[in-house]
Amino acid sequence: MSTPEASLAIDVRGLTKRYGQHTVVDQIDLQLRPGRICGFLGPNGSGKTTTIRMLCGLLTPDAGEGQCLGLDIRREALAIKRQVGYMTQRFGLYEDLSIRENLDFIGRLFELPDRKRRVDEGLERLGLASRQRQLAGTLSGGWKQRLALAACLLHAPRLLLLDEPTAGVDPKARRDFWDEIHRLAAEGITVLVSTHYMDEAQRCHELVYIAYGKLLARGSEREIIEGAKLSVWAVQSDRDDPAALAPLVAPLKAAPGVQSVASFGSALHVASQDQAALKRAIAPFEHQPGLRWAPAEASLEDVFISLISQSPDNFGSGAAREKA
Ligand SMILES: Nc1ncnc2c1ncn2[C@@H]1O[C@H](COP(=O)(O)OP(=O)(O)OP(=O)(O)O)[C@@H](O)[C@H]1O
Repeated sequence: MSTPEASLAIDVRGLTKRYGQHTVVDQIDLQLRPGRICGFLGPNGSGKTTTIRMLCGLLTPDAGEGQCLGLDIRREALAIKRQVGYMTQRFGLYEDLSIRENLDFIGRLFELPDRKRRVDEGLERLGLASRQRQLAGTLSGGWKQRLALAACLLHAPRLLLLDEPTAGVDPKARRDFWDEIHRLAAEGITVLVSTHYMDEAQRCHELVYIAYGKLLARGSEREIIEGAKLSVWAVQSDRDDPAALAPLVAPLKAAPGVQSVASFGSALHVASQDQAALKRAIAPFEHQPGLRWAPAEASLEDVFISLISQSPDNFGSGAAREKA
């Protein structure tokens, strides 16, 4: 009888990668059920790309084990690559080939039977048919991204690993992209997608947040926010003048117990897990004329910023990072 674990699309434990002295991915556990969309978040250099590359067999872990699509990430890397669609951060297709020629080339690489039909379907699915003769190098960012997604779907993968697929793409193209990701998930395709955009994180079924190679939070948006137990106060200027808030930033950041101070539109959010410390931190400014203070709901961004502020930088001295 198959166990629930056997049906996981991703099931890895203790995944670790070192470069010289630095452990850039440190004991990451990741489990993901089929048809789920998991957002992979974390600051620059936190190890997202490295993790993704270990999952699809492009990098060998220094420690850790597990399976992707039921295949062993160490012994069956080639078989994993055949069933995974990996979209890299940089556009990796041929700029001097047309959209159709690029897809046809990918089809040859995978030795796909019925290549023409698959290319036609890919063009149709991503709305690329009308531009199929256009050279990839002349496409805008949003169209390049569509082509890259069509290319990584051509061999009908069961798992998509998407590394910042929407970086630099306009909001309309990003929305179309996410609609397509949800259609794919509804068809049973599993998606792990790294992003720096909070609105995209909110479109995922579940989230994983890493910093300096370590997994700091995992769960749905609600679970992560509730789990952080963060208290937040928001301050705004009566005259909607952001300059009035600027002098508060440094002293609030320096106040004991404060984990994050961040601008949200015209408001400044001050967050801490320690309610009493937070009250003490804002007390000197609470009755300052021209300022309005109110308790606020913690957002994902508040939580992520405060998580980083508590996380040691494994590339630094090991001391806690400067407060966000
Ligand atoms: N081949 C390599 N040799 C040495 N260090 C590397 C190598 N590849 C990655 N690193 C380092 O590993 C760390 C993690 O990099 P990685 O690209 O996985 O982070 P990331 O979370 O994907 O970052 P970003 O959000 O900027 O894309 C970084 O500090 C990076 O400099």
